[in-house]
Amino acid sequence: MENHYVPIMLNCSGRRCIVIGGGKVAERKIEALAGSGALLTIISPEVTENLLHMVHRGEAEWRKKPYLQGDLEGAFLVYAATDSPEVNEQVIAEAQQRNILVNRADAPSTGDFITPSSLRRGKLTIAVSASGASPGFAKQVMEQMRANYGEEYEIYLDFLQQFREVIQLEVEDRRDRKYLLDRVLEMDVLIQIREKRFHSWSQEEMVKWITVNREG
Ligand SMILES: C[C@@]1(CC(=O)O)C2=NC(=C\c3[nH]c(c(CCC(=O)O)c3CC(=O)O)Cc3[nH]c(c(CC(=O)O)c3CCC(=O)O)/C=C3\N/C(=C\2)[C@@H](CCC(=O)O)[C@]3(C)CC(=O)O)/[C@H]1CCC(=O)O
Ligand SMILES: NC(=O)c1ccc[n+]([C@@H]2O[C@H](COP(=O)([O-])OP(=O)(O)OC[C@H]3O[C@@H](n4cnc5c(N)ncnc54)[C@H](O)[C@@H]3O)[C@@H](O)[C@H]2O)c1
Repeated sequence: MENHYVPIMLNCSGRRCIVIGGGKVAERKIEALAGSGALLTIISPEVTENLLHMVHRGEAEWRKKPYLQGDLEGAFLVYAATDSPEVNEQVIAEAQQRNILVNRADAPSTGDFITPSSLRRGKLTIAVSASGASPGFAKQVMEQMRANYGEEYEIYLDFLQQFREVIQLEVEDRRDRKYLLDRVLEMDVLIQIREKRFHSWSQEEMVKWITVNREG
């Protein structure tokens, strides 16, 4: 059987992520990192207009120069996204020598990871990968996700998180906890949010709900 890629969710907060290249592909990689708390560096003689806006807003640092060996020092994650296979090859070699995880845009299987299509709704992240077989198809699947998972999920996930925290605080027994958490997922909160009749719950309301549903 062919080896498969392993999905993980990376904590990039406070970690240096470097993108080599400043074209359309580099822009997609940077956009996926934006908002993660990563310290972003772009190394490229030129960047797209959107990347330039991000640099002006202070969201990324731009080193206006071609890649040179040594540029990856201190990086947590690296993307080789230039239009030069030779340069991308050098980036891969330095990253591997330094044990830094690296993505290669033009010859993906020689890198350590590939980038899935992704969608965020607050704390909900949906990522779709076709293992490089067809990036266009991954994007197509994501369009279906986009249509099915609207903005309401941001509020919903916040509600679920708050409720779960209260249950963890109030309920000792693991089986009781699991029972209550399953009941929370059966509530019609999503519908209420969609119909704009959802009101956020206070801790007292949640504790009261726990008491009632525990007995039932
Ligand atoms: C998901 C997405 C995220 C992102 O880019 O960050 C992404 N590609 C997207 C779009 C897209 N890319 C390409 C087309 C044109 C149609 C086509 O060629 O199919 C379209 C469609 C379009 O633009 O509409 C061309 C292309 N892509 C790769 C190669 C090189 C090769 O295959 O060897 C070539 C040929 C270059 C050439 O012609 O030389 C390689 C990769 N592209 C990946 C990711 C990784 C695997 C994803 C997975 O399956 O998990 C992987 C393996 C490596 C990586 O980049 O990490 C993003 C959608 C974002 C969204 O959802 O909107
Ligand atoms: N992974 C994907 O989704 C995907 C999609 C399309 C293309 N590709 C591949 O990715 C490559 C890049 O695509 P693109 O559309 O962003 O190209 P592009 O031409 O828009 O951008 C290339 C960028 O690389 C920079 N660059 C060139 N030499 C450099 C150097 N020595 N050091 C640092 N930066 C340098 C350029 O300034 C430019 O910003 C393509 O050649 C193609 O092989 C990958």
